[in-house]
Amino acid sequence: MTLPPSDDFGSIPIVDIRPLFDARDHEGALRVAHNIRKAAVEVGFFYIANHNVPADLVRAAYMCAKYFFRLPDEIKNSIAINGAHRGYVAFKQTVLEGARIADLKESFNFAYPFTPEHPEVLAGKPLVGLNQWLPNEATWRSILEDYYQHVFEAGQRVLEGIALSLDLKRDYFRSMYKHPLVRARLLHYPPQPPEAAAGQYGAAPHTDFGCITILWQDEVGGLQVRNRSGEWVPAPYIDGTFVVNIGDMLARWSNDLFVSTPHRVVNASGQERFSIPVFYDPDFDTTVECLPNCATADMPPKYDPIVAGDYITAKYDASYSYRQKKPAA
Ligand SMILES: O=C(O)CCC(=O)C(=O)O
Ligand SMILES: [Fe+2]
Repeated sequence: MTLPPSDDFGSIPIVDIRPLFDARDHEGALRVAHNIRKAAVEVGFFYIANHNVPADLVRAAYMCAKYFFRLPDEIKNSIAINGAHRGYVAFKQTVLEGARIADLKESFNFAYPFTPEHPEVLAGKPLVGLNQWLPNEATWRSILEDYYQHVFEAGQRVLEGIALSLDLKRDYFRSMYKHPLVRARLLHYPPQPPEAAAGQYGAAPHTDFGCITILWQDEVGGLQVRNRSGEWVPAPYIDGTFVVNIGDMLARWSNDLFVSTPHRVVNASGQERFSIPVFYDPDFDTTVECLPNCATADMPPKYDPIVAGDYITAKYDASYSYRQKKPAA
């Protein structure tokens, strides 16, 4: 039997981020930063505990997901995905780059609450626009908006940990999240039928596009993360936590110091599964170029500067049939 290289991972670490919520606990914050750095460099994935998003609110958002996906198709399709990628994406519309078969999932997408008069909206930037909510469902909407706001706050703390882990000022990323491309998604994976074709996934193997992703998942399980030996390591539900992972854009931003690790969802449980990823990306116009302290004499900056919104838009255009001219397979 060959053992994996000793630096390879067999599970996903848990980082208690509570010290990041106490401005006086500088020592604690540095400890968290150290743990985040280790996980971001070696695994690309970590759980966060003590994230300050109330358990009741998480539960309520889960119920909102269940409620929405049980509605008739006609109602879901009445708020079909718009050009700003907000609204309902039906089955068979998500074909991740490199996958042959569409993912077995449907989703509802919402994001930063822009108003029609916001300069970013008036400028017509891609992925920037108005959310679509079900009419006459004010409570459903307000729970999801509240969830978005709380996860946004948790994400700010995680970014503070990442900044400290790179010896940057704690608030280094804050000014880049004024009207951000932070996007939330309710996901519904029906049980994968036993006779499903090889290559049928809930979510085909992929890396996330952006900066970080903050994911809540239900207890059903099915998320798997690929280690460097090519083994699929389970990332099971752990009560009271979110799963955080590094996306392609942060890997690039960090000059590949941090890794964007492939992952997939295989829902072989026989039950339906729900999850809520929040793709935690900065303002459209953020310049993404090698972060301070990420280049060395041996490892000079590898990548040209890019605009965050352009980078993410290009990835979306490649992955969603509704954004392409040709119909989905
Ligand atoms: O549903 C999950 O657990 C993961 C979803 C995911 O990886 C994604 O939407 O990028
Ligand atoms: Fe993902």
